[in-house]
Amino acid sequence: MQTDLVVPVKALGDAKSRLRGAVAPDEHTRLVLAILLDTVTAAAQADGVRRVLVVSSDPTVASTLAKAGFECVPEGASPGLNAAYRHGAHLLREADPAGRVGALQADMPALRPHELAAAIKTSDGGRAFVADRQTTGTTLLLSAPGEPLNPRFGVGSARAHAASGALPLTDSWPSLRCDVDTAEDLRAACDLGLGQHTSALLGAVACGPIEC
Ligand SMILES: Nc1nc2c(ncn2[C@@H]2O[C@H](COP(=O)(O)OP(=O)(O)OP(=O)(O)O)[C@@H](O)[C@H]2O)c(=O)[nH]1
Ligand SMILES: C=C(OP(=O)(O)O)C(=O)O
Repeated sequence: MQTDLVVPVKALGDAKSRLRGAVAPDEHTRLVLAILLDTVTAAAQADGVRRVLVVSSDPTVASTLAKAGFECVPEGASPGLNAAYRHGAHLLREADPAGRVGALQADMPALRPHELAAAIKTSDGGRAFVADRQTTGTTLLLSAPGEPLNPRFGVGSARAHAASGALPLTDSWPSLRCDVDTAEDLRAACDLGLGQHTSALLGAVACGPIEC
């Protein structure tokens, strides 16, 4: 059973506001895009992943992804993060009604394909999720085949996903738990080893609190 993943990204002007200051202000957008590219590159390389569908209405996100060979569709009629996940899942299900869909956060620049593959394998086709390294958020949510994604991302989403019947996957998988919201998170991702886009960017620009 292959898994199709939805990856939502909001408008770049608003994106990763808590990460502002990690690099010079005029490099912030490039940092967000580099983190996204490292995340989707790793996700697409994971065994068990068939499609990676980004949902974003930002034209720069769309053109950057198209140049790199990734799929991106605009958001649907309803605003917000969970609506974007539902919209992507709906499109993936139209293509394969019995398929398995997953929700992956867009901000995991240290993601290792083998850790994502291991989580998918460990879930054994059941509704499941992986919490972030702080244990309160969610980096990956997997539906059961043909079942709704039912995303409950936002503050306290790990608890909400558990309450929705998703099995917490508890193996270590540090790169799969390392979403980057703050400069401290980016430091943790640096320690794990950044993907090539983020690594190249941080090597080339003036950093604030981050020195990799
Ligand atoms: N398509 C889409 N993606 C969203 C939306 N809201 C959030 N996201 C994405 O979902 C992920 C988590 O979102 P947030 O934690 O709310 O925002 P963030 O940009 O990561 O960081 P902050 O600005 O610091 O809150 C990020 O990849 C966002 O780009 C939305 O309304 N539409
Ligand atoms: C929206 C979430 O993530 P974050 O705010 O950490 O990006 C979440 O973990 O549900």
